[in-house]
Amino acid sequence: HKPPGPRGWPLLGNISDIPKKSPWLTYTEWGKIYGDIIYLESFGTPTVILNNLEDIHELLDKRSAITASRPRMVMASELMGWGWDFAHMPHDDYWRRHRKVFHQYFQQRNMSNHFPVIRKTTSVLLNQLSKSPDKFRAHFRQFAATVVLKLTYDHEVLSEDDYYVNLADKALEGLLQVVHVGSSLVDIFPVLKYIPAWFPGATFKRKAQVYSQMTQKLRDVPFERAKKQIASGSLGACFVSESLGNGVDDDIIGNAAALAYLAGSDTAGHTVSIIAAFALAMIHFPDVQARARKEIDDLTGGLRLPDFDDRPSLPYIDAIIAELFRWATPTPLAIAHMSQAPDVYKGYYFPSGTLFIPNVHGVFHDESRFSDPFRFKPERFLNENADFDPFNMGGFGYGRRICPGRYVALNSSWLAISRMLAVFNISPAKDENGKEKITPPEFVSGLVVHPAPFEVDFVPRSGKALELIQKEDTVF
Ligand code: HEM
Repeated sequence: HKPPGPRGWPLLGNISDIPKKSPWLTYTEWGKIYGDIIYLESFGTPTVILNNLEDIHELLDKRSAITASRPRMVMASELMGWGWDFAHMPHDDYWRRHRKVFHQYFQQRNMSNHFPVIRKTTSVLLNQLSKSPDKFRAHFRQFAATVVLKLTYDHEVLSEDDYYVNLADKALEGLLQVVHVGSSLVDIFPVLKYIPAWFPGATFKRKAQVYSQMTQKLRDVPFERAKKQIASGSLGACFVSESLGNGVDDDIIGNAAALAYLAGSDTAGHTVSIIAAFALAMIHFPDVQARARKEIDDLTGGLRLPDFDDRPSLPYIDAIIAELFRWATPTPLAIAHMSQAPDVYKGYYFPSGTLFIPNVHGVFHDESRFSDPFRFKPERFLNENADFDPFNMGGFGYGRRICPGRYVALNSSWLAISRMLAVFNISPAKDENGKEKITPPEFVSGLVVHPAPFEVDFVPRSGKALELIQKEDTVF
């Protein structure tokens, strides 16, 4: 039989019960009524919300061989040109070939090769923050974009107004409108995709045509340019140059590169969200900031910047990063998984094609696991036995689909965060009367959850700090 859940409507199922805004909060509330495993139906698709970590581990990690697929998205993948995006491909051999070539370059074992890019990009970030702290969010965006674009295509983002960065944001604008499965009629009735664009009422097709040109450009322009640069001998070491010519189809390399590119963008990328949440946490929890800075100063004497080798000596910084993922989860529902075979679990029957939605936000705010869950408390990750590692709990998703960009994300966030702490006092911005401008932390959701707009000031801590900001690496 099916798990319990809210009663739905014929055909529509429960689609009208699912709020567009912060649905994870509703899922947590439903958990109190229906239990940890909740059944819904959206347009005939059996959908299961998982509120409990043990069930998520069992179904999405241990049984990943049958739960690692994705739902068909007619509007996005088939009409708007996102078919190359392997994050949304079904679990099959074509997806596997993308994932393999991506993983080879971005895996943990290769990270030290990528450190110079992360160091140089962090150096640019510190400089920009010292000059125009009010534009911190733009600087964070440039930071995240540069790390991935440099690693992927050897493309350096020189200003906020970068062609590649803008292109990604424009193409994603379209995706944002259709990302909720079922927000387009054609996802419910796939045959509608064969309606010609001129047909009355077929505005979705005209919209799709406009956006699909952008989506295709996003996929092709940087890749074709990198290939030309290889031919002229001017492309430095990067994912594209290292992956081409090793027997993998060019197309697959181009697709995988474009997905890395997307992951570095503001709209679809999570790194910006984590670093922005860091700045937000620092102004709201000054004790945490002081403790973190002391840990760094005790190690460096304030005479140098922390570096990757220092990481094992700075456990509190790692605890801050873990707490950021928990407190400000950029992906509160990860990405939904779909099953490819029928299964039985705890007496429930899940037909093939069941959509599984893990409530990561719910798990991270479960009071029985995390005391005072809405408070930012990195200490919770220092006590052995106390809590779990958020990265094993779903901060980066599950099973065969777990985020293959997580090492880049974690290492780049780590360096940026520890170096910002080393050289800046991070404080609330002040108004003209010197009064602090500070509002309660708030988050907004799009493709990714971000902190809502807020203001913050970055002030170099000392003359020595300013020297460190100015002197660091200037070349990649
Ligand atoms: C804070 C940063 C990041 C977070 C929180 C994050 C989170 C996630 C999550 C939750 C998923 C879905 C996993 C699942 O389906 O169970 C995912 C997939 C993915 N991520 Fe990330 N990610 C981050 C950064 C990055 C970066 C920097 C890259 C690229 C360099 C990247 C590349 C990917 C790719 C390619 C997939 C699709 C994997 C697949 O479907 O096989 N991510 N990420």
